Amino acid sequence: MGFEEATPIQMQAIPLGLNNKDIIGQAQTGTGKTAAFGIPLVEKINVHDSAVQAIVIAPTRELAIQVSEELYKIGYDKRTRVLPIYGGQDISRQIRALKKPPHIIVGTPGRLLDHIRRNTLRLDSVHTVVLDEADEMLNMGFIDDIEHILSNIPRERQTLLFSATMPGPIKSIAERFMKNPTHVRVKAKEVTVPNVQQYYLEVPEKQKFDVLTRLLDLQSPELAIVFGRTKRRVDELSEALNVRGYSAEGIHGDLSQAKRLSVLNKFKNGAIDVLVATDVAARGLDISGITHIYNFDVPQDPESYVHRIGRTGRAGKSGKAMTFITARERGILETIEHTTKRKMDRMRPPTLDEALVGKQKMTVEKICSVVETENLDQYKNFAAELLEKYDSVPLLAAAIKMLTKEPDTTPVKLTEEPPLPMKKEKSRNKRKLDLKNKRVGRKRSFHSARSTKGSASPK
Ligand SMILES: Nc1ncnc2c1ncn2[C@@H]1O[C@H](COP(=O)(O)OP(=O)(O)OP(=O)(O)O)[C@@H](O)[C@H]1O
Ligand SMILES: [Mg+2]
Repeated sequence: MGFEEATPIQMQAIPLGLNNKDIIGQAQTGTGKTAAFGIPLVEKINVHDSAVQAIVIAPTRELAIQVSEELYKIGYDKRTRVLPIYGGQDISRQIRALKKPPHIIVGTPGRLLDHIRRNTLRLDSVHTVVLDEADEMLNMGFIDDIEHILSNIPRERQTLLFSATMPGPIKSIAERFMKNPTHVRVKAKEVTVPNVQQYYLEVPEKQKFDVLTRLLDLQSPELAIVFGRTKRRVDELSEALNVRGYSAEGIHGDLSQAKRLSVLNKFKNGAIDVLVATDVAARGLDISGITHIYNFDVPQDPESYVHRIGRTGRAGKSGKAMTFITARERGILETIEHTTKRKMDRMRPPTLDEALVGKQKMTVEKICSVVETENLDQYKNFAAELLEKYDSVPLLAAAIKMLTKEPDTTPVKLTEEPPLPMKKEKSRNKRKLDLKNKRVGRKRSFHSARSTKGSASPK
């Protein structure tokens, strides 16, 4: 796979994994947690036994697919059979595939349960269970499903939990399902990776979109993700970006699975530059070339922040994350900074002129690369003629002007999102939330209603 040395989490977790220890593995985003559980997992598979021996559970369909691809690569030489099983895919096809049991299944909770109930998935030979994005999997939305799945897996098993974040209350829930787990924690001062530069911009709700497009013009990301709070927000934002001439598409849980996958593939291939997403794309996705993350709406909780910005700055690369907050959301910024133990730098929203300069720089870069790399012989006669008539500076300025796509200010329509509830609103919601927390023992620093989260649910 081209890896030269193990990452710190791999160095610590692989030997424990091979020793059949239960592990809670916590390390920053993009530091190779998949192989940290994947390598010992594959090592323990007996390829001569045609039975499902390991289950990996992931919170979203796209992540299940990605993890299964990575495990397939790790187990390739050993001929390990790996099958992803997720909602939105034809179930009869999955049932047929399960007739010849794969060694490892990577699935989303709902669809796994579906197969368990239909008796199309036998788990009695399973010796290893992994919860990728474990804190998300043991959160309110998934806990019942996970408990149900685990109750169908032999008790004599190894349980591995991995995530970049592991809030204390969730860790306590996790320990209920494990035997003497070792908490492997890579010693990092900060929860987020140091190679992601983090900024916040204070922007009134009504100006957010203009600020976003100016930033896109100024920073000209290779690939960028814009995170919005709700599905409607994502739809409106991607439409508005297209109106202004950006190649953007949205991804969220209400789209068909075929559409979700095609949007993600277009983004990976660079056919679109901007992916607009709910938190469905916040966790685990490993796409190279993502240089910029824009939190158009401030994340609902600090964990979501950590994972969203972790889509850039992976495997040692660098990245930038910009988080928009309205004046009323300042408290949320502090909560995030408190959790990540890192201050974000304040960034002043760029002006229209600065956006124009950004666009001009892009043109200049293109001209330079053409001068350096292309054969211009057929163009030189005209160039010489023009230079007899005009000075070189106005001539080049005209060419730059014509090649520069000036910032577009076409008005767009976005439905306003109310600021995230804090303080007063919080106490109003508190009782409801407390009841939920009691059930799962989860304390949140501020309210997060799953229904508005854009839903990371695979269902
Ligand atoms: N030892 C290694 N050397 C170099 N690259 C590696 C190594 N291990 C993993 N990688 C690569 O690093 C990238 C990030 O890995 P991975 O997706 O497993 O991160 P992660 O820790 O699970 O992140 P997240 O918390 O976002 O899920 C992948 O492209 C992976 O192939
Ligand atoms: Mg991961």
